[in-house]
Amino acid sequence: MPRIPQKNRKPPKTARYAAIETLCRMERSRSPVKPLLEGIGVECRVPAADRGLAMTIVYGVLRHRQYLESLMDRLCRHPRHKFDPFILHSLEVGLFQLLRLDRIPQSAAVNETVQAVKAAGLPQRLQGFVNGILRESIRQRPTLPGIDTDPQSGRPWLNHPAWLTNRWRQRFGEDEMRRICASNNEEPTLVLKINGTATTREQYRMSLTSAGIACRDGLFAPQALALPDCQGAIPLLPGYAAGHFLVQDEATQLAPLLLGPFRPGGRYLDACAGLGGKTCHLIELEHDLALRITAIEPDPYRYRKLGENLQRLYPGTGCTTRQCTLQDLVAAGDGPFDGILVDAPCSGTGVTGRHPDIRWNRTEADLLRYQATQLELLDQAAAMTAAGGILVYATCSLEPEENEEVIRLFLLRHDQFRLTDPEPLLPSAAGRFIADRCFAPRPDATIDGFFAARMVRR
Ligand SMILES: C[S@@+](CC[C@H](N)C(=O)[O-])C[C@H]1O[C@@H](n2cnc3c(N)ncnc32)[C@H](O)[C@@H]1O
Repeated sequence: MPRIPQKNRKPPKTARYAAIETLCRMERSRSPVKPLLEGIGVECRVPAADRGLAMTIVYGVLRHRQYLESLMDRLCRHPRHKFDPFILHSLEVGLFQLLRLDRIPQSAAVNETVQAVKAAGLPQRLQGFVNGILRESIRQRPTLPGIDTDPQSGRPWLNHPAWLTNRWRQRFGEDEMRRICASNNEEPTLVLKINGTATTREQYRMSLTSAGIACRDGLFAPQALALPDCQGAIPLLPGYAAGHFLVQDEATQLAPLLLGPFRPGGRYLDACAGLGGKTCHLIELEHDLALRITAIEPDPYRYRKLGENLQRLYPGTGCTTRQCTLQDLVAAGDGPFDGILVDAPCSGTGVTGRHPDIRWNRTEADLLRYQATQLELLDQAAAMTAAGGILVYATCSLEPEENEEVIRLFLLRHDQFRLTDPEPLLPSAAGRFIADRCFAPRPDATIDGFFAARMVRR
């Protein structure tokens, strides 16, 4: 619950309050920040423009956390771990604005942050403390370390937890680990998948150009457009309401291709449909091949968003959606399917650039917990795969426990399946991401980290 200090007092409708409260709730619940911020935005009736600023601040803090902590250690006499969480996150929010968001005047950054502390009902002494530290950072700014370099190592800040950087260092080496962290700490490029039933990539590119929005064709996926400078709200892009595009990284756009070659009239299942990114790809094929598509998703929030996306992009489609688990579908006796995509729940360590909350919300112990769920989902999907059918397993993780190891364990207990080379099904530019017959790009400025394996049932 948000802090509501005095009776009948409503929390303020400000971006800073929403940002600080989001960081507090994330720390308590280890939940993704996007729905948390949406919820706080509604609770506190924060205007839409301020929600955008709150998100910029929250993501910025999460991408620069170790740098901001080092500043706190320098500027405060008290140990950081003893701070009230609201004060700790107020300082992160204040310092991030002062040192990174040039468009916000210093006085506004300080005053608005202190106002949020006041509105949270914290005593005047703590309001004065936050005010003092932020003003001190302004005074000391010329001598403070820059945001880009850790003075101890003389290299860029990693801004990732040690358990993650240690395992990446061991697997990929120091330089590659640092490259991944640096890439994750940059603002990611917005990538769209163009809806081929509503427009073409060329037509949509022209609409963007006419609206003065720079874009370039994707490098790997045939329907991808990248908008490198776009920071604005997605619904304000041309053709949003008419369903001309879906936001989707290039790696995820390629995953459904692995279900090919598609059998005309065949039955296909998106077994973990989420918001429907990959279901959309199958629906586009449906127009030519009369596929029969089922998409399932148990989570109520995601299931609602799946429905909204399908309605916006493909109104009147014949796709069957069900709010249920894969286990429910198996128990109901549905199947067999000619192709099943298991885009499994995972740690998400390949997309912690796009979703910086992930790096702080996960622990190493989570990896084996995810592995158990992933194997269980694959076991269920195996039972529903038709003879000669395709089973595609995908995650947005970089960790072998959730990727290669899951495939190895699955194939050990299902000898009727074999792993096949994805290369013939992918555009040639994506061939460089194939290793050991799996599609596994590591994150950089052009693509998110991802893993996909294609198996065929004999
Ligand atoms: C990685 S996300 C899928 C993303 C989605 N394919 C997309 O492109 O937007 C994994 C999804 O699996 C769902 N899930 C979790 N347990 C499940 C189960 N037992 N059966 C089916 N789906 C499940 C989660 O709710 C989550 O939405």
